[in-house]
Amino acid sequence: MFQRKTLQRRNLKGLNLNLHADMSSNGQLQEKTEAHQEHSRIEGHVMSNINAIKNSSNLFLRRGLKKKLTLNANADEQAELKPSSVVVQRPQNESVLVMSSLSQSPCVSSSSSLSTPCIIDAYSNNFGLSPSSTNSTTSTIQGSSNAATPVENEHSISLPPLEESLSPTTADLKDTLSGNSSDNYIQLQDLVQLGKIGAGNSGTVVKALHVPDSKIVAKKTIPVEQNNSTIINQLVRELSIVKNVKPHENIITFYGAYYNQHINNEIIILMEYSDCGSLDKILSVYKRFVQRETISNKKTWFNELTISKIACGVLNGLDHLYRQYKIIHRDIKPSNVLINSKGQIKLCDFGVSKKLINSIADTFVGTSTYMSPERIQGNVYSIKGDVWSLGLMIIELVTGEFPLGGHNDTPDGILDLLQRIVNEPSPRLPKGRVFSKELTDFVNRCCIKNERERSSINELLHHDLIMKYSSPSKDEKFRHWCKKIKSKIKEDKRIKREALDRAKLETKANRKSNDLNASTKTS
Ligand SMILES: Nc1ncnc2c1ncn2[C@@H]1O[C@H](COP(=O)(O)OP(=O)(O)OP(=O)(O)O)[C@@H](O)[C@H]1O
Repeated sequence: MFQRKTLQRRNLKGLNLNLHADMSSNGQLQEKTEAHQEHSRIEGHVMSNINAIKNSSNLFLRRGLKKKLTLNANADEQAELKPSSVVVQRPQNESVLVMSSLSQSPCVSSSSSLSTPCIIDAYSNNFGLSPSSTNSTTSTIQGSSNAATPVENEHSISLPPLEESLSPTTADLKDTLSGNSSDNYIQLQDLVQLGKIGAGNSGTVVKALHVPDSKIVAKKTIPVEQNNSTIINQLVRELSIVKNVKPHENIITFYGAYYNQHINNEIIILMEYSDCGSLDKILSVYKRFVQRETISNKKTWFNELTISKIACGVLNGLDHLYRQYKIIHRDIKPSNVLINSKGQIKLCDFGVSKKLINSIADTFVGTSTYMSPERIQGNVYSIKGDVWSLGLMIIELVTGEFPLGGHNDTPDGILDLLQRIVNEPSPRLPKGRVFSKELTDFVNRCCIKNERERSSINELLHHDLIMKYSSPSKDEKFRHWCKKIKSKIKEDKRIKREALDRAKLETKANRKSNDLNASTKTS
């Protein structure tokens, strides 16, 4: 029996959401949304079910937010959700082909030609997702346990024609998803895992050595539900687009994707390794140094030159993806921007639907909140949504706090957060600290709520903030910064390891003295 509690949130202009919280007998809080969106542009469009809000909201693990929110997406509820429970409108983007996540979706791509420009629709709705797939996975993350052992007997997945459905039994046919050229082709059995890099909502990333050419690669493992051919099929389709993205200075190079249902039931994606890691990682290392009081919190690592270079790299990467492949990233955030010690900024995690990943990872706490107001409202979204996210990311880097939830002002759940993005004034750099007029103006132009007034990628690439630091000597300075960051990351690792060793020794010593006391007492 469920005990139902209806939470009326603030009446959200443009969102108008009612939250129902179901309290199961075992105490687990499940929140079910019935959302009604009234917006002039989407009026009359009945597009989605409960998963749409889940996916459109891009709900991710965000460590700071404590409340575990599990949207209830079981079969009964799916049946119960009527078209009037509309949340998000699929954008009608006439000039681009939308690569839908599901074959039943209204926006299925009609062509399998990989040269056809297509948008990988990271937020397509969830029509057709079977209840089992939406409920899939209690996301046990696998992949890093076999450190230092080569992975054996895994096969690449075959890429089916788009019209054809890929059943898991045919999924382990030999390969076409293997990178851009034959030199990129990496056999999994030639990899030796070196250690875990990080874990996200969808899976785990480890560092691995490709023995034949001594190359370090990043290996991402995404567990998938057994026999879920829909999900696997879709991932294959999306990865087939990603694999065609040619190497670019600001894009992480894709080396291949693999799947073997008989062994681990996981999809493995191999990509270029970035030795300074992602911006969120660098920010956490910085915060740890501040905590240890070895550096002052008044002196951010992300100075104006660094921000200019990061912004320039992100904008160039976005521009390339869109111009060449009509891919909109849709998930610009610190963990998807990587840096290497050569001073290169690289975008990762584009092209595979977050919707799909969320359906795999099913539970989430907190939110990814870099989503633009027009996306939340279900309006037509464009590449300018990524510009908004870039603005938020810059504020977070220079202040160390997420702009819509830091400073002890954590949103009261996802809906509160969404309404803040839609209804509250645009995020700004905080007053009371001195930021240059170029940086301030750049952020302000990214964070304009009306998408039409927001600056375009091209305008921002010519902004004073970018031009100010575009000389070769500034590039050199940035390379120097990256090298310094790399050494700081190493130092942080060493400090953490030493602290761990000390703690282990202390525990051992305590145990010994306890044993000694016990034996003295008994004797
Ligand atoms: N190619 C790479 N080189 C170096 N580090 C990487 C690479 N790819 C990912 N990482 C690191 O691994 C971490 C986990 O990445 P992953 O893509 O699984 O999740 P995420 O981006 O943090 O979160 P989410 O799954 O919610 O998008 C990242 O935060 C990043 O620090």
